[in-house]
Amino acid sequence: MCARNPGTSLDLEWVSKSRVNTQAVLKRAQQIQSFRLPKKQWQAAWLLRAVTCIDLTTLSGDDTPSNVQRLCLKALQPIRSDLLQDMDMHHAGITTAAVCVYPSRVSDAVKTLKAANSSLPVASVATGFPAGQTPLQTRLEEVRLAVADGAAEIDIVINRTLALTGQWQALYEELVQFRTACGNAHMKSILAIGELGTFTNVYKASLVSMMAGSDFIKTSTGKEAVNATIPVAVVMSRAIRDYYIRTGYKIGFKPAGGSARSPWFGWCW
Ligand SMILES: O=C[C@H](O)COP(=O)(O)O
Repeated sequence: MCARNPGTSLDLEWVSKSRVNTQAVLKRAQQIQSFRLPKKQWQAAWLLRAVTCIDLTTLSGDDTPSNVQRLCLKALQPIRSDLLQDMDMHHAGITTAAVCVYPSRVSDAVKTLKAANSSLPVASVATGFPAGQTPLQTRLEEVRLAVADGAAEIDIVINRTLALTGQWQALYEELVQFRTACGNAHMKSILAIGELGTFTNVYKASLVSMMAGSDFIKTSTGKEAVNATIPVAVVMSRAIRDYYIRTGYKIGFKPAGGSARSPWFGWCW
């Protein structure tokens, strides 16, 4: 288990001078899309691995304790037992990585997983998810309440107003406060890339989020018109690589974003 990212001071020069070459990103994304996928048992193995990286999620206004309970039980047994038997993987203990819910549903998930004697982490969105357009104090209190209810991961949303107006110092300071409020809970910073306008803003927001101490950077809330895309994944992965080269800390990448109407998968890598 690598050491948790403590964050760094804000390197405003690095952020300000960063520029993304769009054509190069699009070319790299096309190359990736042309890669041949593994077949047969190798494909099955990769798909099983992918399932173990999923944050199984429900984020709807009609979420109830019972559908959160069903989500948790599905997270504990995401693959049909006959399929696992056929792959001789029925003893592997395949579960998803976590479940992800709204703050008000965290206690339901924690209660269900405790009753199942499971240590599966509960992730909670917070900080005014999905828009983040609420006062800072209420966004911070939302983090604290979710952690107090047992969330082991907090998926915060960045303040896109600050990112779009180039207020990187103010964004960094907000994110540092969220990281402090998270305490031992891991912080995933949702960039909401569909609302950041340019690849350069995605790269800069990635850097600022990691400098503020994020454990993961994540593409989307699943509520924007544009969510995870391969070009954006290239940009964010390169930001993660550049941050690692500079600091030695490995940050997780979570491509996310699906229909708001049904439990969807948030991937973690
Ligand atoms: O941010 C919350 C969810 O992870 C959104 O992504 P999802 O729709 O892929 O679960």
